[in-house]
Amino acid sequence: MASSSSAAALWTAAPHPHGSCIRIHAIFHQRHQRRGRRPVVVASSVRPLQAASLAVATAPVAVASRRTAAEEAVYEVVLRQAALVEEATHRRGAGAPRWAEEDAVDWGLLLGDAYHRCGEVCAEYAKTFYLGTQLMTPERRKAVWAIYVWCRRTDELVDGPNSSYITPKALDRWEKRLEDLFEGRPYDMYDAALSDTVSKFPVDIQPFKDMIEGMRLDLWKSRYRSFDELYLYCYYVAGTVGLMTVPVMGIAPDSKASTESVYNAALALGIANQLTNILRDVGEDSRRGRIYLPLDELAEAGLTEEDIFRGKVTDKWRKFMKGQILRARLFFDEAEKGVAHLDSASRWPVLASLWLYRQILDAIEANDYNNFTKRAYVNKAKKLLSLPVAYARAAVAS
Ligand SMILES: CC(C)=CCC/C(C)=C/CC/C(C)=C/CC/C(C)=C/[C@@H]1[C@@H](COP(=O)(O)OP(=O)(O)O)[C@]1(C)CC/C=C(\C)CC/C=C(\C)CCC=C(C)C
Ligand SMILES: [Mn+2]
Repeated sequence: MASSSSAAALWTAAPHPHGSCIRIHAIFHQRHQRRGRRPVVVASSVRPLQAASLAVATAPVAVASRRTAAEEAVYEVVLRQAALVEEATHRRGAGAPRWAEEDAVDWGLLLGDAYHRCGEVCAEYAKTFYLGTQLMTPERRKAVWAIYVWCRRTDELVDGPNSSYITPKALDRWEKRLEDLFEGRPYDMYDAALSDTVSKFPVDIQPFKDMIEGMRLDLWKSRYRSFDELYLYCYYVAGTVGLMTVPVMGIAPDSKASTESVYNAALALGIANQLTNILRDVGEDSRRGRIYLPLDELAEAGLTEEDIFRGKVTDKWRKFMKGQILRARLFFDEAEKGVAHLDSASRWPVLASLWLYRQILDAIEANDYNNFTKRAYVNKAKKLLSLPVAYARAAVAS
């Protein structure tokens, strides 16, 4: 949502080599209310609770039913990515190139520069992610940087300095470029790095296409009628990141968890992060005419769009926010269970980023739910403390 002034650099600094990114649904399971029932099983057939606010406000809701259309659509992608990873692991080896060596472009030294620049961009825009990649193997680290840069550039299309010029056609062109790079025909050096990454790791193109789809939504959609609609949006712009990065970060060889369950946890982390982003930015978004909150849940809480634009913290608002925060925390909890199944070097950065983001929810509470005019943030001391604590926890999990 926010844009960055140095973003233009992502578009201009790159020399052109040719000369010129279920249902976890967290099973959104009211475990605090359904004591004595089976623990959460990721990807079961139980329907996620679409309105966690209900969990706060009302009696237990029976949630066992079929997946919604949004959940089905997302679940398909999870299954597809999990299958790709399993196939790569069992048949070809996770490090084998996707297409025949002779078809691949020989980027030679350029590729080294391309990855290096991706690292610089990641370091500049996302210091914590960057720091987190330092323990990974060089191959994995470079690959996460390349994915990061592609995601950042995609977001900058609709949120950056040139966003007013972005049309659905421009996003179609960006998607064509994505297809090209997946087929070994990168357009610029950042694309070349990602092209190399997807040739080495079993990364499916669908989450990348879906992130572009999320950006398409941002071009015309500024209201979400239900959590189901919002869930799909969060999957598009953030859940996808989990599906893109786990094939690179790797699942622990001794993990007994199913590939699919680890992917569901990764998806949960993206959703949790985006729900947190949304709750933090309610005021900022409303000033841009946007409301990324489920309108039906707002109405159930006795709140209207006008209440959001007015931006007054009332008891109704506090109650509504408590429900939204609870839901985001459930997604974080779901994600946290998956961390232990990642390759050991990847656990620390993921846990650290999870804790840092989750603390934003604590900050919203500390601000007495005033997310209209106060920006919730995690102070530097807390940030710094999270890193060694996450490191110690991740080490214990190995
Ligand atoms: C098993 C398990 C738990 C695995 C973990 C899997 C994993 C690493 C998941 C990553 C989840 C994650 C970091 C999601 C990103 C969510 C996010 C911040 C999305 C942002 C979307 C739109 O935001 P908006 O415009 O509303 O807000 P801004 O004001 O613009 O911030 C994004 C901006 C989309 C673009 C996403 C990125 C640029 C971040 C991509 C990050 C990576 C590829 C690095 C992940 C690596 C590590 C080490 C955690
Ligand atoms: Mn953005």
